[in-house]
Amino acid sequence: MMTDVVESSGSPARHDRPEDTNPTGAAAARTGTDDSAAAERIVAIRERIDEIDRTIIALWQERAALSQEVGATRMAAGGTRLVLSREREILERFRQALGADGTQLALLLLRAGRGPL
Ligand SMILES: O=C(O)C(=O)C[C@]1(C(=O)O)C=C[C@@H](O)C=C1
Repeated sequence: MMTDVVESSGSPARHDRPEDTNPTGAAAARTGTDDSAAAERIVAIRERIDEIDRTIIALWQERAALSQEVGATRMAAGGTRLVLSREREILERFRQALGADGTQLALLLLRAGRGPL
């Protein structure tokens, strides 16, 4: 029988799983499965994911600080707050590498450095 489950994204998804085989143990609470081999692998992968997330956060903060320094340096020298040609170059780099999500990511990166438009 089909059962509704709410996945971690918060969106409901449907799975062909009888209610009495839903994972319910302690491992399942942490990893989403009662299968110990799968749970062990998931925990190991999550360690690397957490490491990557910490690196992304540190790089995000470093980039924002550098971007603010560029803006302050330019404005102190009588220049403009923004350089739109440079922003277009960055948006294109991210779009080429990551597609539409890359464009969104680049917009957030640029906003973090120079503030909202
Ligand atoms: O490269 C610059 O000139 C910057 O000011 C940095 C930066 C960026 O965050 O990459 C920020 C604002 C500019 O409009 C363009 C790029």
